[in-house]
Amino acid sequence: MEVLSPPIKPTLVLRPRTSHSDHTLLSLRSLKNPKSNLTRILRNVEAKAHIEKHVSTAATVDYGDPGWKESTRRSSRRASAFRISPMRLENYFCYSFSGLRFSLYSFYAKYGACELALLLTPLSPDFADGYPTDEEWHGYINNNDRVLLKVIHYSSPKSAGAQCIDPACTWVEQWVHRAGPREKIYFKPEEVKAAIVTCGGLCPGLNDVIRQIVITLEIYGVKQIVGIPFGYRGFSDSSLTEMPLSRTVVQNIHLSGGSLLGVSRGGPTVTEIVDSMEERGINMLFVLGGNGTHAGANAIHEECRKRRLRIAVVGVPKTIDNDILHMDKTFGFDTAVEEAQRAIYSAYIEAHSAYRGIGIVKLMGRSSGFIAMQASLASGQIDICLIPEVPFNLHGPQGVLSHLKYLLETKGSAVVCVAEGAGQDLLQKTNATDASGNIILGDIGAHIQQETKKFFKETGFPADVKYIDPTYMIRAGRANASDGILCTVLGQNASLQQGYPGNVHSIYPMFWQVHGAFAGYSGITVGICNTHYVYFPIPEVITEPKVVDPNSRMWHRCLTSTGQPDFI
Ligand SMILES: Nc1ncnc2c1ncn2[C@@H]1O[C@H](COP(=O)(O)OP(=O)(O)O)[C@@H](O)[C@H]1O
Ligand SMILES: O=P(O)(O)OC[C@H]1O[C@](O)(COP(=O)(O)O)[C@@H](O)[C@@H]1O
Ligand SMILES: [Mg+2]
Repeated sequence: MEVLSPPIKPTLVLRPRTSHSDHTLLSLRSLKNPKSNLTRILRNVEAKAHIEKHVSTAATVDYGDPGWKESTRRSSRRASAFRISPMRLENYFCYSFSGLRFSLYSFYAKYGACELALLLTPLSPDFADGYPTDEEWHGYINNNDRVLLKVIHYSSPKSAGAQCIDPACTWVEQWVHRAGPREKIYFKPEEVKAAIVTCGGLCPGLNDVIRQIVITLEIYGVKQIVGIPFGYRGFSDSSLTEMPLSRTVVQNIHLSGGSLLGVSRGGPTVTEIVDSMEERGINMLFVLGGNGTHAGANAIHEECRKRRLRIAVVGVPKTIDNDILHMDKTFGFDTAVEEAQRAIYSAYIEAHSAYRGIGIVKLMGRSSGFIAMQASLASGQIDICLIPEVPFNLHGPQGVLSHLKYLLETKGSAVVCVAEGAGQDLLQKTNATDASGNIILGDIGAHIQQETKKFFKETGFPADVKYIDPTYMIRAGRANASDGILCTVLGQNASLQQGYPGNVHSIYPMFWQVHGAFAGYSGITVGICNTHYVYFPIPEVITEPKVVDPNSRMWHRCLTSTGQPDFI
């Protein structure tokens, strides 16, 4: 398989704001003191002063494109100092300034993912004595490593769960960037002020991710790390002060559920948040939250770009509902499924021990029934699983209640698992929303309980109905081992460095690499895709909630396990 094939659907591929090892656009050969000169260049570039446009070679080029090389060579006396980016460049400008030559390019601007970037990487021949390549260590991710987004080639649209773009189910390769440590870093760690914020509802594992981000940042050498209290609200509420974070502070926080920093819904506008970040001097923001939080994170990233701020905004998807697109799962989901087993088991014991007992368990899942489906499958004790994606009737010959009667007659007891977002069409609409604008759902579990009691009373067929709502108990717990690992890896990848701490330290003081990982990316989020860790551009994962496909094998497996009919 061709690993580096260009994506057919380019919007699905992350574009770094700057690039690193393969982009060499400045010869530092003539610099006596590269560090101070670089600082000066940066300052001047930012001020846009004295920049004389020297060459403008507009071309869309690929690595090794001879045309690009040729035009660059013609226009630059020091063309040999340049290597060509393997990425497509939208525009290429070469400037001369104060006798030094450096380059600016704006690429992928049309996708909104990048901005003008100053790329300064010493060429290896110039640093033959100490170029930071550790031949013995192959722990860096090559910037062009990709992971396949979809791995099944469906041969017919009728295959279970098929997602085809045309009747022939043409194979479309879609690639996403592999997450992990890059050889060169973008920020000088001592100039970083990193902030972490947790938004939305609670989710097992939040503390694990906070902890790992802090630890990884410290490994980089970052000294200023703060937590923003109570979600985005912490940026605007003057009574809330930021919390200094260090390894000592976070060492054991993963042993508790919840969030060390607190969470909230609603809060300030994006403008207010970015104003506050500027005031506080934050140049790296780690945002832990679900689809709403990520919409906010992307808006913050866009606002930073608009203001030309060198601020990296990196998301870590948090939702026990597991409703974020393209990811195998989000952290907290496994724990939720596992914790749900206890509630289902209790419901089963209650129902099974009662004369004509019915146990009803409500689980979380605003728009997606993943927790209910997986928990039902895992338990093997569920007779009826109801999810938002599959409509059902309660009443009538095909309805849930008739099936419950049948189950009591044949088995003597029954257990129902219902996702909170299921059957909302059966409830009275209020149009009420929470502070974030999410619709407040009716309690479908309580509704089914009442209707079941009424139904059996009216039919003169007594039934003992017990309703269990463990939702907040599940959400407030600490992460299980599997989620603990996921959180740790996501936290490391969000910080864009992992493993091998000595390496960063050995690179940084000697070479002060300015770009690359360590927030060369912004407006991204990290996730697990086909068992590999990857970076996604935020907009790609929040266009809609991920939902259970009623044609998928997993839902069919669930139906096989419960033995339930259609309720329509
Ligand atoms: N479209 C949006 N743009 C900007 N901020 C948003 C948007 N949607 C939600 N937010 C903010 O994100 C935070 C969390 O959103 P919420 O929907 O409550 O949780 P979650 O991120 O878990 O979905 C809230 O502070 C909310 O104000
Ligand atoms: O009571 P709250 O805080 O509004 O939380 C309820 C919601 O939290 C969730 O568990 C997760 O939602 P978020 O991902 O938006 O935080 C939903 O399933 C549920 O509807
Ligand atoms: Mg949400």
